[in-house]
Amino acid sequence: MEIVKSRFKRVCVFCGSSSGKRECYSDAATDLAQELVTRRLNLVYGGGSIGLMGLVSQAVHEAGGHVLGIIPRTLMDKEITGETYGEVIAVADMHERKAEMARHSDCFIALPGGYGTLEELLEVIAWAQLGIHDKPVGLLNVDGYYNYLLTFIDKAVDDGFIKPSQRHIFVSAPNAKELVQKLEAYKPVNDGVIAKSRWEVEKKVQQPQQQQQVVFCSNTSMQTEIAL
Ligand SMILES: CC(C)=CCNc1ncnc2c1ncn2[C@@H]1O[C@H](COP(=O)(O)O)[C@@H](O)[C@H]1O
Repeated sequence: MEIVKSRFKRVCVFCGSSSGKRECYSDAATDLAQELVTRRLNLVYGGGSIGLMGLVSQAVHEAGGHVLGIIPRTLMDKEITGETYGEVIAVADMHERKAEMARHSDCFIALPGGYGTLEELLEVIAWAQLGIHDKPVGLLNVDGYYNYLLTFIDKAVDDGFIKPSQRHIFVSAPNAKELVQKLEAYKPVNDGVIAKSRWEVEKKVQQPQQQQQVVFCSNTSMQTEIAL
């Protein structure tokens, strides 16, 4: 197998907990896994073995790549999400999952998916816009799946809700090879954003107090973490 050197070590993949109705989506998940393995990139994902999440993680794991699944305890039940391949980190809730997925990754890729994928994708884009991180974000636009989203983003730029300079805060491509090449070449857009170091200083100041304020309680169906 040909090995391609990469500037990244760990790639976070957001994708559907369903496989979609067309074969092109499963094929794209398998191609992306192959691309990650070729570049010796570790996979970080949301855990479990359902939908495209299962396909990518299984393919990376079976090809000898490292897989880290980060999953809220409530979703760990195998009947909900199935087995996770590779290493697993159990977290309290969806917020902690996203923060941990971001912390363990050097860049982000979104495959096709539904609300969960869109939310995760838009959050890392919004965080980049605010300067919370400067890690590249890529959209795998399989067979035009995200064309409407890209058109919508252009509309938001035209109507003055997204700065033109921020339009290219993320990259997109129709296949995994092209997308990873774009991510490798990506240079962060530094357009008047708040310096990353300022977010980090603020977090360090806040953390000791917040940890004391977190209590755990449970209601009938789930564990809830409440920050007072
Ligand atoms: C009870 C139920 C609906 C379970 C679905 N099971 C799930 N298991 C693991 N991660 C998930 C699940 N649903 C959403 N996610 C998160 O949201 C994304 C997928 O959501 P979606 O299928 O695109 O919207 C994933 O990247 C994952 O991090």
